[in-house]
Amino acid sequence: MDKLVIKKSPALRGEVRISGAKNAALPLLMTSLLTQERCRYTNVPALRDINTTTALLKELGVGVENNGNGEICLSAGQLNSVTASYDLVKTMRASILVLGPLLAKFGKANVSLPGGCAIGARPVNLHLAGLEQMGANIEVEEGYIRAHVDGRLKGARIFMDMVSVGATENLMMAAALAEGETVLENAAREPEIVDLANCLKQMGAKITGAGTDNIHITGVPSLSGCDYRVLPDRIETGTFLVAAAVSGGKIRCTHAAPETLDAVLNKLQQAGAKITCGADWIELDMEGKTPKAVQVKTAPHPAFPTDMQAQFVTLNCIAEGTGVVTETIFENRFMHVPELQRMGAEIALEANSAVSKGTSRLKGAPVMATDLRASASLVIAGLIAEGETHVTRIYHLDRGYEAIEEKLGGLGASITRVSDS
Ligand SMILES: CC(=O)N[C@H]1[C@@H](OP(=O)(O)OP(=O)(O)OC[C@H]2O[C@@H](n3ccc(=O)[nH]c3=O)[C@H](O)[C@@H]2O)O[C@H](CO)[C@@H](O)[C@@H]1O
Ligand SMILES: C=C(OP(=O)(O)O)C(=O)O
Repeated sequence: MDKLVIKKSPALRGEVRISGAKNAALPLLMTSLLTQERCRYTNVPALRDINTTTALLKELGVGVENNGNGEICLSAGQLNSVTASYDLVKTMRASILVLGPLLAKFGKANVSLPGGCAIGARPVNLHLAGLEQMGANIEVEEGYIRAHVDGRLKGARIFMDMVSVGATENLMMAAALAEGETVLENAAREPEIVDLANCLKQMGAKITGAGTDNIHITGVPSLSGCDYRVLPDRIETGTFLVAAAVSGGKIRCTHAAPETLDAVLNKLQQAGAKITCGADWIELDMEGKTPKAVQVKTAPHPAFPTDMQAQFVTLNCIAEGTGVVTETIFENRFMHVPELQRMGAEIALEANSAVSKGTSRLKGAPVMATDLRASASLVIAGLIAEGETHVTRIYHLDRGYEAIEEKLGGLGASITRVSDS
């Protein structure tokens, strides 16, 4: 199994090219199931989750061409199965996003229940309830969601009592081919939802309101193919910016989307970073200073993203002052805290908050990655810790960060991937 060996590094400096967003690309690739025509996607990041998605689509019978350089073409003219098996679903929760498209296009779907994961239980009740309101018959048996519909799904007014990114995406895709109008109330407003809506619109879907909490979709009988470029990854961008901030460095993220990062940039400014943005780049300059501790509370977009929470816990560990990071989305998303404590961080967990005393002198240690963003927080800690940090179980990191060691290395970090086997 691979691990990352990270040594205390100089302040990060230079330019890093941001990849396409994992959380935009995953639902976008699923749109191929909604059409007979070929779909071409560009700026797709080279990630384990993308490979899992193409493997899943292949298993269903979708023609997959991975042309390299971020280009993937998919053709779902003929499927040979409507079953997403446990073996793939268990490695990537976003597999649940085949449910809406399969039901809408083929009238049936069997999708393994994703099960719990490190950051929380993550149920899919909102996905199922919404599809049932659209006329689907759904049973959960032997760990599988078995869904079918006679004829087309029917448009419905669907109120979601929690804001869910995945449920909004699944229902938006299903509604694109349903009969009549669907209204999604209390919908998620994340930039990845807007990206998905833009792609569906290019395919001929009729959608208004994406990016607000009230999305209207008028179903059409069929959709065409697409040629769509994936949105830049705001979480990858934020992760590099935090890494630069804790190191006291100066970096420029290129091919980025600054308008998707307001909450994160605001916290970095409060931490003392000088931030400058162009149309597709963001520059952070700490001017050699130690960051100031910040108070962070995660919430659905446009508030502070839960996927940046762990990275800010690391920032607060070494910052001046006491910082409180409160997690409101997932019930168990502080698995990085005990690992950071092993590196000498002074953090107290109080209910759903991590209170960091700041000015911790971190020391390198063997640490274990427990989920994707927890892994990122440990990598950042390793860059500033005295000595050497070994991060194991980095398959989590490979789900969501493209060539992270090369990109950080390009900014001056000392980070190497080594194989333990
Ligand atoms: C692939 C992808 O895009 N993943 C992102 C997506 O995950 P994902 O779409 O799974 O997250 P959701 O927005 O659905 O989850 C938000 C909250 O709603 C709860 N919930 C969700 C669905 C449901 O049917 N019932 C229910 O109770 C979840 O347990 C969680 O507490 O949004 C999360 C919240 O921004 C991000 O952390 C993930 O990186
Ligand atoms: C939690 C995340 O992803 P997923 O929903 O795919 O588990 C993430 O991207 O931080």
